[in-house]
Amino acid sequence: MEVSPVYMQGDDSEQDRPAYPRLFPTGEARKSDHLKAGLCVDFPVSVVLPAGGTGERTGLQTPKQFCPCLGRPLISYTVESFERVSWIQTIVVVVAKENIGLMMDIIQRFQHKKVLVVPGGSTRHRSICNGVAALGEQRRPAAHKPKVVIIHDAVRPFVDEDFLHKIAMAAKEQGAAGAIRPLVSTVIATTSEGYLDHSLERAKYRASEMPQGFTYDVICEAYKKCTESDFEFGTECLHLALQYCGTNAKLIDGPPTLWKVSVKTTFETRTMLCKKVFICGNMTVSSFPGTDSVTPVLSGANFQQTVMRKL
Ligand SMILES: Nc1ccn([C@@H]2O[C@H](COP(=O)(O)OP(=O)(O)OP(=O)(O)O)[C@@H](O)[C@H]2O)c(=O)n1
Ligand SMILES: O=P(O)(O)OC[C@@H](O)[C@@H](O)[C@@H](O)CO
Repeated sequence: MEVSPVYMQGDDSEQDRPAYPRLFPTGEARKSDHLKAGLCVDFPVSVVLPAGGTGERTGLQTPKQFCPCLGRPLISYTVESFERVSWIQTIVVVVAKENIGLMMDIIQRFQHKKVLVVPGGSTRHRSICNGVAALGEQRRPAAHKPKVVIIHDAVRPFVDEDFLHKIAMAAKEQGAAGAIRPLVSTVIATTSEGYLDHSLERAKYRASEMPQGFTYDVICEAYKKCTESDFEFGTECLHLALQYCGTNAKLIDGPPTLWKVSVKTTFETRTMLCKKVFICGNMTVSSFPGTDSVTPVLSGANFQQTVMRKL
C-alpha cells in the first residue's frame, strides 16, 4: 500500500519541554533506571499508533483521540509515553487525512519527538497497514528498518515501559506477542431474534488488549496475504499473524490500566485518572466509578500494578 508519509522529527535531546505532566523520568535518571531495570533492547523497535478513527461510540463531535484531557489532547499523552522510551526509534501516528494538520500542530505544540505522521485508512487494519508500510519507506539516515513493530491503539494512554519491554522481547522471540486481560463478564452468543444462543466458559477466554508486538517481517507478510474481508471487518492483528504466517503469538497478562477509551463514560473516567497519573508523580488514588483503588499513595511507576479496574 503506497502511503506518502508526512514527516516531522525532533532530535532526541531533552530540550526544554513545556511544563506539562510527565510520565517517565527524563535524562540521566531515565537511562540509569533502564540499566538497573535491565530494560535494554539491542535491536531496532518502532511503534505504530492507529489514530485514524472517528470515535463514533463516544457520541462526541471530536474523535476521542483528539479530545482534550486536562487541556491536552488524549493522543499527546500516548505519544509521550512512547517517546520517553529510549529504545523506541520511531513513533508512527496514523491519522485520517483531514486530521494530519491537527496532528502536526499537536506535535509542534507539545514538542513531540521521533514522530512520523501517516494518512490512515477506512478501517483500523487499513490504518495499521499504512503505518507499517511507512516504516519500510523511511528515508531518514538514522532510521533502520525495525526488527520489531509495536502496535498500540492511540486511545490507550496508560502504557507501561516495563510491559512494552516484555512485549518487544516476546515478539522478537516468537514473532508475535499480545497483551491479555481476564474477562470480567461472561461472553454469550445471541440468536438473530435477540435471545441467548449459548454462553462461553469464561475461564477459557481472555480479553485481547494492546500493546501487541510483531517482528516486522511477520506483520508485513500478514498484511500482504490477508483478504479484503480481513481489512474491512477484522479487529485482531494476532489472528492475522496466526492465519497467514502460522505465527502463534505469545500472550502476556497485562496490567489493569490497558484500557481503551471507547465510550463517553470511559473517557470521563480516564480524564480523572489522567489527572492522577500524569499530573502527579506521587498521588493519592481515590476511588473512581468502576475502579477499586486499593493503595492510598502510589508512585507513578507502581500505579499500574495497584489500581484494579473492574469493568
Ligand atoms: N479507520 C480507523 C479506525 C480506527 N482506528 C484507530 O484504532 C484504535 C482503536 O479503534 P476504536 O476504539 O474502535 O476507535 P474508533 O474506530 O475511532 O471508535 P468507533 O468504533 O467508536 O468509531 C483507535 O485509536 C482508532 O483511532 C484507526 O486508526 N483507523
Ligand atoms: O477497533 P475496535 O475498537 O472495534 O477493536 C480494536 C480491538 O480489537 C483491539 O484494540 C484489541 O482488542 C486487540 O486487537
